[in-house]
Order: sequence, then structure tokens, then C-alpha cells
Amino acid sequence: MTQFFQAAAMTGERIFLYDTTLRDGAQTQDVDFSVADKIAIARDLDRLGIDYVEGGWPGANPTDDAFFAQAPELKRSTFTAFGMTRRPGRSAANDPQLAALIQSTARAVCIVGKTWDFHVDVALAIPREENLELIADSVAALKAAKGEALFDAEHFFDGYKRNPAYAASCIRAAFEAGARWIVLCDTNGGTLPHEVESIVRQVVEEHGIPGDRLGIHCHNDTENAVANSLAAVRAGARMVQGTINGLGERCGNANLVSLIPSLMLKMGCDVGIRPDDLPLLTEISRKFDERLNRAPNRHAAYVGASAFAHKGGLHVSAVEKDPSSYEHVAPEAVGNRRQIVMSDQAGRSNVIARLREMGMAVDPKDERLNRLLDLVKQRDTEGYAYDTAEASFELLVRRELGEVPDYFTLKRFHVTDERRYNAKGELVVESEAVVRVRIGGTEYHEVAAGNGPVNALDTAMRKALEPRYPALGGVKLSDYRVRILAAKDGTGAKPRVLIRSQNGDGAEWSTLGVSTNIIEASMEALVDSYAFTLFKGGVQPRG
Ligand SMILES: CC(=O)SCCNC(=O)CCNC(=O)[C@H](O)C(C)(C)COP(=O)(O)OP(=O)(O)OC[C@H]1O[C@@H](n2cnc3c(N)ncnc32)[C@H](O)[C@@H]1OP(=O)(O)O
Ligand SMILES: CC(=O)C(=O)O
Repeated sequence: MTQFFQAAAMTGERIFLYDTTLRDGAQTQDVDFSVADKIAIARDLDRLGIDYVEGGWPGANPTDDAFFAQAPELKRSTFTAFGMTRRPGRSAANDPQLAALIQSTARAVCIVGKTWDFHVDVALAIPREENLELIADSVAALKAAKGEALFDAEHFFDGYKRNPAYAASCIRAAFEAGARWIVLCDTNGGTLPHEVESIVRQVVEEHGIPGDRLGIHCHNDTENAVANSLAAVRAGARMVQGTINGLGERCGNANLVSLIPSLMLKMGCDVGIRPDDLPLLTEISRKFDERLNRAPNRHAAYVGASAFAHKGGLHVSAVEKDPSSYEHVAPEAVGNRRQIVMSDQAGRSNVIARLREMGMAVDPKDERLNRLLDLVKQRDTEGYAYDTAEASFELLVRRELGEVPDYFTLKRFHVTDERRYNAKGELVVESEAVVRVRIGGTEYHEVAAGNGPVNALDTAMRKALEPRYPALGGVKLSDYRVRILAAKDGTGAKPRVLIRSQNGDGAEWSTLGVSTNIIEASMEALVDSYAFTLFKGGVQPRG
């Protein structure tokens, strides 16, 4: 019987979600959103059903000004602007920064204000009473102008630990001025879950701010931003702020991509996202990383490619009987998928599962399974990591079972590289490859130049193969990665080359090669890629 966690406590409790990817996420080092990025990300958050999308800070920089000027129309999310309380010495009506917030296209405005006495004394250098006026005036002005004002209580937990009465008086000022949400911020990210839970409980029970007016905004400096947010919800907070993939200042913010399924699937909360839309999470998380030009984290909770990848033989054996034996939720619930990994950690169950994925039904008692398992383990010790090269794995298996026709044989190859200055004094780097390939009964000898050795080899191979196998024409290399297997061997180390190929229909597959010679390893991966294309295309070998 399946043992997936059944949501128990808090069933049906409405928790509001507030995304600050476009504001706090934009404060991540190395992240620089364009207006087009912001529009696309806001649309994805709206599609998912996030309650509030904080677009940025109107008046702070040209990108945010341009974005607010052409803000996307959101169907489900409240488009929100961010800013700060009025400056000391100015009235709310005469503060240009508040004016920009009021004039913005946002439907709600969230302002940050000080709640730690130390910051009031040092950063603002004003009397503590005056800070309370800054908060109250600003919230009241925004509420009057926009209808909905939110207050981010900066450094609330640090402030509360040092001076609870003052921190509480700051949030009380915002509450009484009409803030819809008072958001308790762990700005420096140093608070631990038991402290968050206890302080939020005190705010509700001792300081009279109801949970349905309280939000939480956590930073990840102790890797507890998600845990802290869940602790705040347990203590009564009913709004959670966070970002896609945990982007944000320094170590980031609470990661909404892990928070959302934990709230929905484990704590039974209603976060305003339809269960049918929860599978969008994996797509949105990965698309977001692609947009930032960084590889999605394979090990990310819920949505990483490895989040439901089973490698250990004992795990796979049990997963084959019931996936809940080694999975805390069903991968499909969040748009992810199960993966069975082949390696030296595998058992017969891994092989059977992978063969099934390849469309091959085998009798679990088939003796050939042991032979295949020994072969995979032997190759793994030589450096062939098949867990990321599914096409080379399929060829290995099918060759072993005698199913792959003899399309061609690479008899020999030769590459020369040249680095020289031409007559104009320009640096020229060129490669030339010579290949000898047997196809049927005939040997072909081809020569090609390239801008590097792999390009020259690929071109020479295609000159020999494509006239006989036109199906290879639409295939191109889409990624090429090299990894040294034992760094201690320095330049004598064995590299593993992983090649990703793509055909005209957008289908992709990975092949690998391993050798102390990087060119030989590349050639092995290329040859597998050609053979896989022909085999999967059902091409008949040329006589
Ligand atoms: C915790 C957070 O993440 S809050 C969000 C932080 N995000 C950002 O800072 C990114 C966007 N910020 C900016 O583009 C700029 O800082 C601006 C446009 C907002 C302000 O720029 P500047 O006018 O040049 O001021 P600067 O950034 O140097 O300093 C901020 C000023 O605001 C004051 N200030 C800080 N917080 C508050 C507050 N809550 N209420 C009123 N004033 C404040 C500071 O004391 C400082 O005043 P000072 O210049 O008299 O010392
Ligand atoms: C407001 C905010 O981003 C913080 O206090 O961390």
C-alpha cells in the first residue's frame, strides 16, 4: 500500500503567497533582469497563481521604471510595488519616493521600515518616536491612495530579541495605520526556526496582531529560510514571502519552489494554487534558471532532475515494488519524474527498470541480466558514468544483446592542429582531420578542416557517413562537456566527454566517451551519437 505522506494538520487553512523575485531576487549578486525578463517571470508567477507579485521599486532605477510603465496585465496576482517609508524631515505628501509608489501602475504597495532600535539610532539617526511616525504616516498615505498597503518590518526578529517593546510598537504603528499585512522580516537571516516560531506566537498572543494580518520574509543565511517560514506559519502567520529558486540578497530568500509543495502537500494549506497547477513548478523553476543562463540545480528539492532519481540497488528494488518506499511525494504532483540511474551502485532491479524505460520487457530471471549488470559495473570503474548518458547506455545494452546493426566501423583517424600568424600578422588556429571509415564492404577516406579538432573530426566523419546515411544530416551537437576523472593525475588524467546532440525535431540525447586522450574520448562520444541516430531512426545498414 502506498505510503505517501498524507496532509494532516491545518487542512484548508488559507496561506497567501507573495513573490519578491523581481525585487529581492534582483538584489542577488550576478543577477540583472531586463524588462523582458521581468515581464516573462511575472506572467509565469501569475499562471501559477501566486497572490502577490512584487515587481520592483519604481523610481529606484530605469529598468524598474520601464517595467512599471509597461507592466503586464496579471489575471490572478496582485501586482505590487516596493519602496520605503518617507524620509525624515518630509511629510508623506511631499516625499518623492512615496509619490512614485502612488503614481505607479501597481495595485498594492509594500514599504519597508525600521523596527530594530539599533537601526533607528545608527542608520536613520532619528529619535525612536519619529520612526513610529514615519511608519504610520507612510502606511496611511499609501492605504488612502492605493487601497492596499503592506509593511515589511525590517530586522524584526533581531530587533525583537534586543528590544521587544520597541519592535512591537513599530509593527503596531503599521497595523493601526491600516496595513493589510505586517510582514516580519528576518533581514540578516540569522534567526533559527524555534526562535521564529516562538516570536511569531508572541506577536499574535501578546501583542495582539492577528495571524491573518501577519506575513513572514526570511533570508537564507543559516540555510533555514524555508524552515523559518514554515515555523512562522505553524505559529499563525498567514502570508509567506519568497522567491523562485531562493534568489535574493546574499544567500537568498526562502525558496517558494520548495515552500509551496510543503505547504500544500504536507501541511494541507490552501495557498491559492490549484492542485492541477502545482506541476507547473518544475517547468517554471527550470525555465527560470535557463533565463538566468545557469544550469538548473539537479539536487533541488521537489523539482531537481535528481529529486526522484534512484541509484542504490536496494532503493530501486523497493521502488519497483512501490515508489513510496523511497519517495516522500509522487514526482508527478510537482511536475517532476522518476528516474532509475545505472552505475556501480546498481542491482538487477536497476537494469530491469531501465530496460523497461527503453521499451524492452525482460524476464527477471533472464541470465543475461547478470551479464549486463557486470558489464555496466566494469565500465563504471573505467569512468563510463551512464547515469547522464542514456543513449550510450542504450547502445551498450543493445549491442550486448546483438540488436545494433553494423552501420559503419571507424578504422582510423588522424588530427593535426596548427597555431600560426598569417601574412597580415593575425593569429590563425586551425585543425585538420583525416578519417578512414568502412561502410559495408567499402572503405572511405575523407579529409576536413575545422575551427578545432572536434569540429574537424565531426566534419570529416559526416563527409564519409552522410552520403550513405542522409538521416545524420539534421543532427547537431548542442552541448559538449569535459570532466577530468582523477584531478591528482594533472594533465595525464583521464577525461570523460559528454556530448549532447539534437535532431531537427528538437529531440535530444547524450552520449559519452572516456580515454586518456581527449580527442579519442570525443570521437567515441560522436560515434555513439551517429549510431544512436541511425538505430532510433530504424535506418537499415548499407551493404
Ligand atoms: C532589507 C531590504 O532588502 S530593503 C530593500 C533594499 N533594496 C535596495 O536598496 C535596492 C534599491 N535601492 C536604491 O536604488 C537606492 O538605495 C535608493 C534609490 C532607494 C536610495 O538611494 P539614495 O537616495 O542614493 O540613498 P542610499 O541608498 O545611499 O541610502 C538610503 C537612505 O535611505 C535611508 N533609509 C533607509 N531605510 C529607510 C527607511 N525604511 N525609511 C526612510 N529612510 C530610510 C537611509 O538612512 C539613507 O539615508 P541617508 O542618505 O540620509 O544616509
Ligand atoms: C524587506 C526585506 O527585504 C528584508 O527585510 O529582508
